[in-house]
Amino acid sequence: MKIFSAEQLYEADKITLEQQQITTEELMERAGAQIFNWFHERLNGASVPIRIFCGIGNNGGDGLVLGRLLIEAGYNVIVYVVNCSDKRSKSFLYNYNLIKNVTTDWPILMTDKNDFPEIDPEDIIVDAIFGIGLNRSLDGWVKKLIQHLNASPAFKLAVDIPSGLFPNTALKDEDAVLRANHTLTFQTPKLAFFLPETAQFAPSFDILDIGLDRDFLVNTKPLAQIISKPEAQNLYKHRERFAHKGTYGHALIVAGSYGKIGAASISTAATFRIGAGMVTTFIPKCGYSILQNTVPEAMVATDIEEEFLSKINVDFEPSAIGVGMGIGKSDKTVEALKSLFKNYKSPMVIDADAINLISENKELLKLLPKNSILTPHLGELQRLVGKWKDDYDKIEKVKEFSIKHEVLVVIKGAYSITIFGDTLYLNSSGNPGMATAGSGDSLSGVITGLLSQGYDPLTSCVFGVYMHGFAGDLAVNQMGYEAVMANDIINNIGEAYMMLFAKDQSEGENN
Ligand SMILES: NC(=O)C1=CN([C@@H]2O[C@H](COP(=O)(O)OP(=O)(O)OC[C@H]3O[C@@H](n4cnc5c(N)ncnc54)[C@H](O)[C@@H]3O)[C@@H](O)[C@H]2O)[C@@H](O)CC1
Ligand SMILES: Nc1ncnc2c1ncn2[C@@H]1O[C@H](COP(=O)(O)OP(=O)(O)O)[C@@H](O)[C@H]1O
Ligand SMILES: [K+]
Repeated sequence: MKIFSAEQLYEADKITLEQQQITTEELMERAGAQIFNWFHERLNGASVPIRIFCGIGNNGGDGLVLGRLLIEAGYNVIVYVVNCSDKRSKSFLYNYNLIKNVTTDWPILMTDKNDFPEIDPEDIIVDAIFGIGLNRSLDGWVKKLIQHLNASPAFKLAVDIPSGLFPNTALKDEDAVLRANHTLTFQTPKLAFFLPETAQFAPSFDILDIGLDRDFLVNTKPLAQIISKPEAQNLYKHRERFAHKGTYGHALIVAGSYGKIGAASISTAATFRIGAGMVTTFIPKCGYSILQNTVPEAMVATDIEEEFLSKINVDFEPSAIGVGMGIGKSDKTVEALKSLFKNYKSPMVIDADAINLISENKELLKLLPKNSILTPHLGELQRLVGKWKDDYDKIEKVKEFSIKHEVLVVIKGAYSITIFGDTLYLNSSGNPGMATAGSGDSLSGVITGLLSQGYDPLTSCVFGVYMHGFAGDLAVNQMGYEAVMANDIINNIGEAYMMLFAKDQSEGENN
């Protein structure tokens, strides 16, 4: 699914009106009717008070349509107009007149904080104050109104986007945003719903299809693409009947140092589970027995050093390389990385301490093989690209990095983002149970294993991040959030493949 910017949505709106020969008011009626249906299905005529707060633009217009339809259906509705400006939109005014035809309880005009109503915890609050047209942070009494609503335990439903939140630019005042319990968003979700600083304001949402022009939606390059099950299904490659282990490559995992050989075991196991044909794991000598015991399927090659990596040397050409998990930051390891980057042409996943070493030794940046995949968590990312002002600045910095060094970057976390040049993919699978040591090592193994099987670097990232999260969701369903360990994610990769094409509801939160 695509995420569009506010500007693109206004463009889609305009094209829709032309193509479908409808008026703005007709489109607004569709939007309001969709919200009404959502309510009606759930409330089924219940008499709970519904307090609809309408702004003076088209978001307010949506609120007025909803109010009219609810009143006509016999609901207990109180409509407020948050009258912060005289610049009422044409469609707002149109619907303001219409609502007067269905009730003698005209909308209550609010002009300052003396007009704030008392709200019972059982009431329902509908936020139709501002939508995607917000052009500056809310202030004055409107900000106070938002805080008044936030202070109430009543259920808060936002129309299109919580008021005060910008759909695709940075938030400046987090005390001036409605904390919605649920959001009904039109046509496509907004980027702000997925980013760490702003997702808290829209913790759950439904997308309402208001029939915007299909051609525009299909042919326009979006701000970002959300990867859910249908997209992942399209990326999966079927196995060949006459395949043999060589068909799926011989991957090389370069990992581990004294006390961190587990990182090598975890990555190696994940590389196998996702489907690599063969894996050789290159580790310091001290890890030899551990690796052979924990992943007997792997071949093991060792460094001349006992406790860290100093010179990476294998006698085959790897189909893919995953490097960095638990390697530590010894000076000799920097040299080992330099010669690895110079001498090996295999597609590469660069993770953990390999990323930290690149940050500390910028000369390594110039040697990064083209189309390599870097998989930093936020700490590693900050060392790599420097501090960012906000989530959007972070994305811009990573895009620049990706373009300059011709690499792909996976920013790990909730809704991991894969950035390839100026293209963004947001992952929908995964859950907080995956915030556990070794979870990242298993991801680098997964991506390496996909590269090894011949998936291209972009597909390996996007599909790999999805499958890793999906396996984590299945693990959580078996044992709950707290108990999941990295090996549980790996042990569910097989189930994730099997469930990929199954019609089943057992996967996690946002697939
Ligand atoms: N194509 C679409 O996506 C559709 C959008 N519709 C609705 O239209 C909304 C957008 O409507 P508008 O463009 O009228 O914008 P809004 O309703 O979000 O904002 C209204 C007005 O508020 C003013 N304003 C902005 N920031 C302010 C601030 N901090 N303090 C005071 N005033 C401020 C702006 O000048 C703007 O005219 C969407 O969010 C959605 O709810 C729907 O009616 C149907 C179609
Ligand atoms: N709250 C969360 N929601 C979804 N995925 C998560 C969450 N927390 C962690 N993950 C995933 O788990 C992995 C953690 O990686 P990382 O921080 O490198 O762990 P480690 O270094 O311990 O191996 C990433 O793939 C990340 O996307
Ligand atoms: K709103």
